[in-house]
Amino acid sequence: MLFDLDGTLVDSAHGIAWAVNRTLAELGHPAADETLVRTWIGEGARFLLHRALRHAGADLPDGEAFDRVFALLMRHYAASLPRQARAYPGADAALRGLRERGVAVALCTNKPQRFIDPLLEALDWRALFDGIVGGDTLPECKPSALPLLHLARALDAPVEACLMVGDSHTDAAAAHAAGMPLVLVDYGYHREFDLHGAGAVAVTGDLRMLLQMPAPGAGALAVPTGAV
Ligand SMILES: O=C(O)COP(=O)(O)O
Ligand SMILES: [Mg+2]
Repeated sequence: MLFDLDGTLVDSAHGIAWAVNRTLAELGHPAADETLVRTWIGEGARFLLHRALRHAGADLPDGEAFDRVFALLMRHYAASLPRQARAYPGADAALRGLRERGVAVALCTNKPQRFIDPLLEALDWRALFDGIVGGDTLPECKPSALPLLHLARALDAPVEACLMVGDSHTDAAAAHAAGMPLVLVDYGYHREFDLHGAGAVAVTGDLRMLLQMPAPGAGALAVPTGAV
């Protein structure tokens, strides 16, 4: 089972907004509201910076100038990780319960690779994942199918027997591109996204719903009726 991270397992927006606003302040721009920053999360850190600078009305730097500002954001992002370590209710129980049932669990996030381990350590989740792909681990990130296909292969599981669990249109697009069934949470970071029209086999407010699925091998992908 593949999990998105931000907006699905962790409510990291508070910490990410803090990092964005430290960056904007250092560049002499006013802060962006956290509710707005939430809508910029899910498409990778470069996208986040683009949106933040555009919102601030800044000239969009390119090339090396962009890389310098990006490095600044990454510095504040690293410092924000303790603030990002807020598991959603049910996430910890779902992950541990799936593992107890022998379900392979992997992380498929657009978060920069270098921040994933420290965040997992802070949540005591490092040992729970059989595979991890971040936004800059492979040549393409979600909404490309590549990270999902890569993880399915790493878990030695047929794509159609896996499940992508996410919160955003990025997760939905990647799952559809990969031909992988999709479950969406209804509490994450959405932007103009029709949750119920996104082709998910289930939309849920509590990841513990996933524990009601049959054990692997007992008919790959039965989602309990009434979950949608
Ligand atoms: O965009 C990001 O940095 C992370 O987002 P994700 O965990 O929702 O993929
Ligand atoms: Mg997400």
